[in-house]
Amino acid sequence: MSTQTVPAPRPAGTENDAPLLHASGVVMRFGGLTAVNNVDLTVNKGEIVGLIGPNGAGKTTFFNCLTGLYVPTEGTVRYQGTVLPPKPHLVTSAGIARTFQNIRLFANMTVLENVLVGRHTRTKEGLFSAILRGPGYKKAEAESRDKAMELLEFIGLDHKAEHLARNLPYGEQRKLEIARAMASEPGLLLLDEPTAGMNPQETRAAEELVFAIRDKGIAILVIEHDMRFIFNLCDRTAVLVQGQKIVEGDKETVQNDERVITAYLGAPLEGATETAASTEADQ
Ligand SMILES: Nc1ncnc2c1ncn2[C@@H]1O[C@H](COP(=O)(O)OP(=O)(O)OP(=O)(O)O)[C@@H](O)[C@H]1O
Repeated sequence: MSTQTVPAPRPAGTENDAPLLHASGVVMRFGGLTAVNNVDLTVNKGEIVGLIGPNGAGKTTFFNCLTGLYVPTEGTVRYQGTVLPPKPHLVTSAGIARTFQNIRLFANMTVLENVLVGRHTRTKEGLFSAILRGPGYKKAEAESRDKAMELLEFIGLDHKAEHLARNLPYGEQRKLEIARAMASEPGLLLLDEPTAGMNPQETRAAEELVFAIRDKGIAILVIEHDMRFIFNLCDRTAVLVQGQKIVEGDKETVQNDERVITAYLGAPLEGATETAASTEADQ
């Protein structure tokens, strides 16, 4: 992986002290089900923030609200102080990129082509120019290829640039998804279970990759079930349970919070603790 330092990708608004991401009062209802219930969350420049919670807690739904896939029933999402329109391509242009829980690569395209697809929000050449393949288009295309190759080098896949995405091992497909998201030059990257299905070695490598991305000036919001990954990486972690944020803080705050322990272990039945204690005393 290249350790070269690249300036933060989105200098616009750097004088602004507003958080990079500021979600406030986000509610998402599906009929009678409130999947996300009045959630506030901020991510500041340079931060890695974790979002955890049991299955069905609303984590992916919240990501979908942040990235314009869903229009929240209530609430606002601001990026660098500006309210984001709930349209995925506009959110990407504004500076937020994401990966998905289930890999969404173009299986029959090459590794390089997959990254090039991710650059489309950053290329200015229009359809007319593309059809004519004029000098402007050729220059933009060459620049895009160079940037895409830099990204592949960064994630360690440059030697496989011409391989078909579907032929990559699983862990490398996940890395390629991250490279494709980074191709849009985001200021904030949202990762939805980046280590799902990875072996422990791949998971540790993914941790290094996330730190390296942060060191490039990209803030990260990550959903994960692997607690070791979360607590190794995150400056702050928010916990969602049944759509509500119940706790947010550093590793110790989250790990020691009774509500988090209960949410993960399951609430004891009423009187169960007492019964267990008296059973032990009886023995
Ligand atoms: N499009 C939808 N229509 C109806 N209900 C939905 C929709 N998307 C999600 N839900 C429901 O919203 C709730 C939250 O789901 P979500 O996938 O956001 O949880 P999650 O925390 O990401 O879970 P997991 O960790 O298992 O991925 C669930 O009850 C789910 O069934």
